Amino acid sequence: MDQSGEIVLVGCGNMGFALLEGWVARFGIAADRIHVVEPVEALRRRAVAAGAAAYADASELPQALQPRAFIVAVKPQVIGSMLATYRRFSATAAFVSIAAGVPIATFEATLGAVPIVRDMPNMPASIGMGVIAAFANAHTGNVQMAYVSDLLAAVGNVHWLPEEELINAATAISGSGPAYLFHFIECLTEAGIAVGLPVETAHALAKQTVDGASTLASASVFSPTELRQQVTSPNGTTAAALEVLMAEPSLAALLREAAAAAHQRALELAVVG
Ligand SMILES: NC(=O)c1ccc[n+]([C@@H]2O[C@H](COP(=O)([O-])OP(=O)(O)OC[C@H]3O[C@@H](n4cnc5c(N)ncnc54)[C@H](O)[C@@H]3O)[C@@H](O)[C@H]2O)c1
Ligand code: PRO
Repeated sequence: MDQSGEIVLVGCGNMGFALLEGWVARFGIAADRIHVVEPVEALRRRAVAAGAAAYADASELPQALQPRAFIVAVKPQVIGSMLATYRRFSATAAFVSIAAGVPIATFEATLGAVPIVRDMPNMPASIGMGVIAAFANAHTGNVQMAYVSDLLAAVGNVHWLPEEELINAATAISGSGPAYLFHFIECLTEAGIAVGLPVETAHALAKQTVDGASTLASASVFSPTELRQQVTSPNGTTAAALEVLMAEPSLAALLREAAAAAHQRALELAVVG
């Protein structure tokens, strides 16, 4: 893996910082070779505490900087107003955007025919367990592609998609997915409290159950369906619960609706970016 060169990371909020943490721990890059542009002082301090160099504004970046990767981790609504400032980096850098919805065409309109990778990571990237869906434009050469691949693979499992549009679908599943699981833990905790468990115990049981079940689903030779069946004794407690979860409106139907709403929102964000 070639970790030489420097990275500019614009926006070091929730996801930008998750990537920074992941890269510092797993990409083998010296943290001070990651240059963060972030207007919020507290977030700059957090980036500096992680070892990165941080600047309030693009104008403070070192003039001689020739980054290999330029990461766009601001909200989709900010991209239109900030891109032109960074055009000079297109001479050396592959542009990598994690912004939901914003198409590669938006970047090309300002930057021209330069390497642009649009990807959708998720929050577990901070611990090296991210899922990253990615698509590269036609101007991304083999060397840049290999570098960006390594960069993304350092923080999780990378899935290169055959069409850019599929990034919006991935956003609805793996990009937003951690929030669905966190909400599931919240709901299971509340359900535990409702059947009489102390709050702390309910929270620990819910969190550890999701953790154990998800690790088992990854490690097992059995499919999730087979594992579910193994937990479910005929006429037992799980069957009683699943009857509720599978009756209309079923959990499956709710999740389909939720993912469709996320997908639709990603399509809408294409317009504002
Ligand atoms: N949060 C996630 O789980 C997640 C997952 C995948 C992709 N994304 C994408 O990542 C991007 C950032 O999302 P987030 O959740 O980290 O949001 P966030 O608000 O936590 O972070 C965005 C950061 O950008 C900074 N910023 C605003 N204007 C700026 C500018 N001109 N220059 C530099 N920095 C600027 C803000 O101060 C903020 O800290 C979004 O486009 C989102 O779609 C987020
Ligand atoms: N967070 C971003 C959003 O909610 C994109 C996926 C996760 O828009």
